[in-house]
Amino acid sequence: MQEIIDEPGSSMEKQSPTAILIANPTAGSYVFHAHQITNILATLQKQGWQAELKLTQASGDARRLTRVAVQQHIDIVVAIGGDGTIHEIIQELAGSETALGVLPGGTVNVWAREAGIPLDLHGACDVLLNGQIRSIDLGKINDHYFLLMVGIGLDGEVTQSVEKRPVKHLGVLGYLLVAAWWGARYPAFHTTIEMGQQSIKANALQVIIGNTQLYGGALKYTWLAKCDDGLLDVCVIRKQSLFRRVAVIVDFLLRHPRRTQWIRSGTSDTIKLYTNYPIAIQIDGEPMGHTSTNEHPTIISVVPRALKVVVPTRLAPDLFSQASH
Ligand SMILES: Nc1ncnc2c1ncn2[C@@H]1O[C@H](COP(=O)(O)OP(=O)(O)OP(=O)(O)O)[C@@H](O)[C@H]1O
Repeated sequence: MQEIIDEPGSSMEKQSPTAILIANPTAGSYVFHAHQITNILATLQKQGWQAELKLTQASGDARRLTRVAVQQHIDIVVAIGGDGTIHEIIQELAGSETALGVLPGGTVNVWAREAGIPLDLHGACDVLLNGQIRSIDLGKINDHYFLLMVGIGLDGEVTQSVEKRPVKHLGVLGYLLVAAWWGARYPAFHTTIEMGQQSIKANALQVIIGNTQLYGGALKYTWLAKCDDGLLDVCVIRKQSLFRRVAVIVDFLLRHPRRTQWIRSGTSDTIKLYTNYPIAIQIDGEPMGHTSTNEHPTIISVVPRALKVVVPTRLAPDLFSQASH
């Protein structure tokens, strides 16, 4: 990496960063890229990086490897995989000085798309070498950090259903099939959401709490979210008839101005969400249990500037509140 820039106005040079590349060989597009990864490792080493490659053998390995990397004060952990692999890694990077780099090897690669990291590995490698380091916020729910978003309701149910079924092996198609099945029959749930002074009461199909904007690679429910503003953006999709559920998706896919009619929204650094019975949750696309019930809210909060990330020098427009250098 030629230049590492953190807070606006401060910069430092590091000629030979230490790095661990953690590859998830089961992630969506890994098999198509496997042959390039040794070349990329060699490129990084030629540029002075003290880098080594580790392959995960099971879910949870990426997190364990990252924990060790943080203890060893490694400069950068590079995730070679998708958002699930990144999700494991950020659990240990949160609050540390070790930065997250990404070589996209997942199915959808939401963070890479959002941050403007090229999906081709050589382009992504160029970002590692010539990019910048920024501090961004993380969200937190219970003891789990999230980089992208938390979904409560319909998508939580979809994620949890896919996890238990063979359709998981169909990748995006599997998700779409299960989403269509649940989308046609998911009942609304009553929720009260407290966000500082503001409160929303709604019969909701879905609540999305976003640290970032992009959802599933195509939609933007939290299209005003900034990843470094110390706030989370809330989008509540209100109960709709079957016909209107389709209209909601179409309006969000087209990013049509009328999409605001289907939702209630707000922003806050801490969100208290009340439901009468347990509602399924997904976090960065991974299943994560259910909401608390009755008087006990599920609390979702922001942890400002908790994660260092390697991103292109030309920052993704709209995602950062602080201007590019
Ligand atoms: N060696 C492994 N064997 C089985 N599962 C693994 C292994 N390494 C990581 N995992 C798990 O694989 C899951 C999917 O990984 P990941 O999200 O990176 O790929 P993806 O689903 O193809 O990509 P995306 O989320 O971008 O669509 C994650 O939950 C991760 O914990």
